Amino acid sequence: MDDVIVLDQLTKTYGRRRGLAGLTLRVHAGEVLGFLGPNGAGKSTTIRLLLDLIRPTSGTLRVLGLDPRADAVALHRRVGYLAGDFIVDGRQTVASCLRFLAALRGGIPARRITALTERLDLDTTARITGLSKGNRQKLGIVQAFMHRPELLILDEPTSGLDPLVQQTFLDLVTEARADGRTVFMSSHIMAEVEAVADRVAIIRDGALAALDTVAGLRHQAVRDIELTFTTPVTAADFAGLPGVTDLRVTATTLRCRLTGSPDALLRAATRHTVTSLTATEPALEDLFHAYYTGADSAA
Ligand SMILES: Nc1ncnc2c1ncn2[C@@H]1O[C@H](COP(=O)(O)OP(=O)(O)OP(=O)(O)O)[C@@H](O)[C@H]1O
Repeated sequence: MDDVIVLDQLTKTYGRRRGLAGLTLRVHAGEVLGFLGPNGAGKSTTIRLLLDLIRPTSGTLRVLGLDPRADAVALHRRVGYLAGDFIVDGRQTVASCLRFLAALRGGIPARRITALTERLDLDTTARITGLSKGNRQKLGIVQAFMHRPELLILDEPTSGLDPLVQQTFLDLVTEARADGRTVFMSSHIMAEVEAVADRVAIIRDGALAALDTVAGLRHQAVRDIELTFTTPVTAADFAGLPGVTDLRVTATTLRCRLTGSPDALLRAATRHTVTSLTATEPALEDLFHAYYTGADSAA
């Protein structure tokens, strides 16, 4: 199937402020793409452009094969959208709000809505004005998922949710993907993206800083390695190996940092008798920090 979201050199400026600076990105049909970046990176700007809530300064975009500018109505019918600042009329109850939104979308079986509100433990008799931030967010999630859209576009969907509800939300995402639907979700939190995303895009300063699978990102990350041998080794035995830096050898122990494949290091090691090997799993948070700040270790 064709890519569901295609962004080409998408740029948005707000007067003299930069919102997005030439973002090129494709989201494949049926995948969950986590969209990460620090505050002000341009995540919400991208999402608003996808839905034609704002218009690009330059560049092109297509969503579900449509031009959001020309086909906004057709597009909104096929998309489930949760805004970062989800706002609805506060005087109504949760139930009447959901009934209204369901009618706008051509009718949705009541049991499907109930199934979602029950799973998220959302009281449908409550008035929206009185809802906590977390309960409002639950309402936002229900309305985004309830019509089983082909594409879910979710801006910081877990903000304000407690850990239990976060997990329910992640289950909903996993089920949507199992149904063949596509999910594009922005986040600040690596751990939740890691749990559900097929790929992760990281944006910084309005442009793509990294795009890879979670496993791929982990593979690029730096590991701390410690090897011990039955007999003393020398640093010269391990000089010039690809990906190996900070090499320190003391008698029978070798310590180093490793980026990428461990193959060359292991081949060199097995010329001796190895008694133990430890490799500290890269902390993805550290890797992301490097991407966020543009540090060299992530290059
Ligand atoms: N309406 C606006 N007017 C002027 N500048 C804006 C406007 N909306 C966004 N910006 C600027 O565009 C840049 C990108 O903002 P955006 O909200 O897209 O970032 P974000 O990645 O969603 O950040 P956050 O995680 O804080 O929500 C920021 O520098 C922001 O100040």
